[in-house]
Amino acid sequence: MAATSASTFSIGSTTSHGSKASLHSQSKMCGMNFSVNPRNNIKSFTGLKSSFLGKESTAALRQSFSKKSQNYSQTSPNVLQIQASFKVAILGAAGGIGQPLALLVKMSPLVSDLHLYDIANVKGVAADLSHCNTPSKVRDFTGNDELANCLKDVDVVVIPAGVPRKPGMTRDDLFNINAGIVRTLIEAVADNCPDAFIHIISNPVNSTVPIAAEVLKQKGVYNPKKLFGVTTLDVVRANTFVAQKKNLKLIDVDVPVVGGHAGITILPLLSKTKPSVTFTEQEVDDLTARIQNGGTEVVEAKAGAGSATLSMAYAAARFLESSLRALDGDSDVYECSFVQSEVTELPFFASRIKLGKQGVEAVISSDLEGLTDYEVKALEALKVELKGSIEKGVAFAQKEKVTA
Ligand SMILES: NC(=O)C1=CN([C@@H]2O[C@H](COP(=O)(O)OP(=O)(O)OC[C@H]3O[C@@H](n4cnc5c(N)ncnc54)[C@H](O)[C@@H]3O)[C@@H](O)[C@H]2O)C=CC1
Ligand SMILES: O=C([O-])CC(=O)C(=O)O
Repeated sequence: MAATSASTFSIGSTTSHGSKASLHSQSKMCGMNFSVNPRNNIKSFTGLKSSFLGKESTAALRQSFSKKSQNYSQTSPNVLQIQASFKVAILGAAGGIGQPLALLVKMSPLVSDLHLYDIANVKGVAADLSHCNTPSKVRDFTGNDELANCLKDVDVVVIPAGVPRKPGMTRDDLFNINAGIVRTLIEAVADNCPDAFIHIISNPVNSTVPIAAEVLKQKGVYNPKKLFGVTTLDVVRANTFVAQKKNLKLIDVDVPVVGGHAGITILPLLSKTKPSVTFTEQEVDDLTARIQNGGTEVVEAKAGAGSATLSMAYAAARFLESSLRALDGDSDVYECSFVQSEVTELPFFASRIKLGKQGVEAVISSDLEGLTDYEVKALEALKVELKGSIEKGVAFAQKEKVTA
């Protein structure tokens, strides 16, 4: 069975892990660790593994890592060398997520051009970032007049534009502001790079993704295989919290998270955790609640200064890297994402997907088979809320149609 990737971030880290198809190992350069995929020699900046294979493969990986790492050092002593030439645009790049995300993308050897767009303050971010001696070219674009240029020929557009929550708010409370922002940005995407992968981070994801789909349909360029709601942070949190609770090695843990990206619509399938672990009823309750409330935990800790930015940038970088690897021809890339789907009766649903050059290659429905009674009940309950959020997004986009 396919598995969602687990991931380690490689700056300052000495760990490495991987799968048969995507063995990653790390190589030290410029004081930072980058990963090398021995199969096709792609160096990965998050040390991503694309499927879980357990201890033996980890051991095999470590062996291959030291060899590859030496080889790599001999050929490339000090500089990160470009491995692919993808163009990436970040819309909302001067924000709390946008800035650290831009830094992580600047470190990717898969990216040749990094376009940073925002309504303000992006010039300085780009100037700052452009001094990093990694190969990608950074350009800044400010305001609507420069949006079309920002998007021309881009392969992946990542959208963290919009307002974040403050304590006491739900993600849906952001709808009134963020719905319009996403609609405007997607119109520009439709006009300028309709073939790009689109990664939507702006909340409420359960509604902004359906809005984006409607706008793309109105523009006549909707490709459901290339529109993604980014739910990677839910998987990142689930992996972290489960590893802590069960005292497992973090890099080995992989928990699929399905449904949507708000409150009870976030459903970690703990029974599908790899490696196989048993949980008491209390542990299932506690872990599910913590994963569902991970965003709120950060919003409250930040006490009015915003929501998750650093962990979100990490998660978005992981999802971006997976997309770029898929675009580059890696045939073993799996992530959870909120996409158009037929795994339930709802038109959109987050679940594990297989990524390929054309976007979603398969939606993995088997994760929803053989669920525990707890998961079945939670799944039925979440569908009601998720349906309402999807319909709200569709209604918004249909009320004020955009012109093709
Ligand atoms: N999908 C997920 O898992 C997560 C989603 N989020 C969401 O991401 C969004 C951004 O969060 P932060 O970066 O913390 O907010 P922020 O306020 O720090 O940054 C948002 C940026 O968007 C820009 N912006 C606003 N309107 C724009 C427009 N029309 N075009 C381009 N840029 C525009 C702002 O100027 C600002 O730089 C929020 O909606 C938040 O709820 C946050 C964390 C996790
Ligand atoms: O909680 C929020 O508002 C931001 C978010 O989506 C998350 O951290 O998962």
